[in-house]
Amino acid sequence: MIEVKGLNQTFMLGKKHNQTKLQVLKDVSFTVEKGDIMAITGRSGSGKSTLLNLIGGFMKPSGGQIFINNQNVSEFNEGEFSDFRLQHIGFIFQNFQLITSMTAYENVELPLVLKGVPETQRNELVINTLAKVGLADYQNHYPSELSGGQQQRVSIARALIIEPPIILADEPTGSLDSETEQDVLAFIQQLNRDYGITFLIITHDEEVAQIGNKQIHLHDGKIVKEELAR
Ligand SMILES: Nc1ncnc2c1ncn2[C@@H]1O[C@H](COP(=O)(O)OP(=O)(O)OP(=O)(O)O)[C@@H](O)[C@H]1O
Repeated sequence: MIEVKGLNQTFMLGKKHNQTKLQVLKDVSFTVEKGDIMAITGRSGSGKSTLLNLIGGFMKPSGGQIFINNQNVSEFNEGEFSDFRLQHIGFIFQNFQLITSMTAYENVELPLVLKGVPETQRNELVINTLAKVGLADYQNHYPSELSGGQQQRVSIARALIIEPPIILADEPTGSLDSETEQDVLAFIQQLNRDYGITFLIITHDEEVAQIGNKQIHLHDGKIVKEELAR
């Protein structure tokens, strides 16, 4: 489902006349099958977010290729990737990235608006998706009126609403207390089981990584360990 082949990422640092090159990913290759939960672990600065940003199409790789559903997405231009994301990829972030001036309902509705789904069809989808994450009674709450765990559920609903085959999650429980973390992890596993959604989860937390059936460990931009965790 996702095939990463010989991925390299280099950043140029400093001013034009005095630039240094920083290689953040070095020949990274791995495969994610449909229905996998893949945990990507590694210390701060090891290249985890860069890898997820490349797979999510937020930047172009310096070298190598990424195939999603047999399409070479590394060749997509920005517009093509935006369309592709709206069909195939949901995102969950550590700090939720909800729009503070929008209610839970409006945040979850947003991907449908971007996709051009008519208003008459949006209402039922939003209500059903909020119910799926256990927030049917919270649709009119603004993010500031919700707990961290509830905000993460809104962001999961926003990811789910397009029914994506893939969800990319960057430290999804990083801002949550341990009890809420367990709830969110159980929910991710449930979504994986019930809907076959493939997850790529970045974490520096070994406990979070344990929900993965696959794990890769990055060190200085290289895969140093690949494991089947269960
Ligand atoms: N746009 C950029 N320009 C220059 N350097 C960058 C850029 N993005 C990331 N880096 C550098 O790449 C390296 C890897 O960063 P990255 O965010 O991928 O690591 P990470 O493993 O996700 O770390 P953390 O766990 O702290 O989020 C770091 O040294 C960082 O400074």
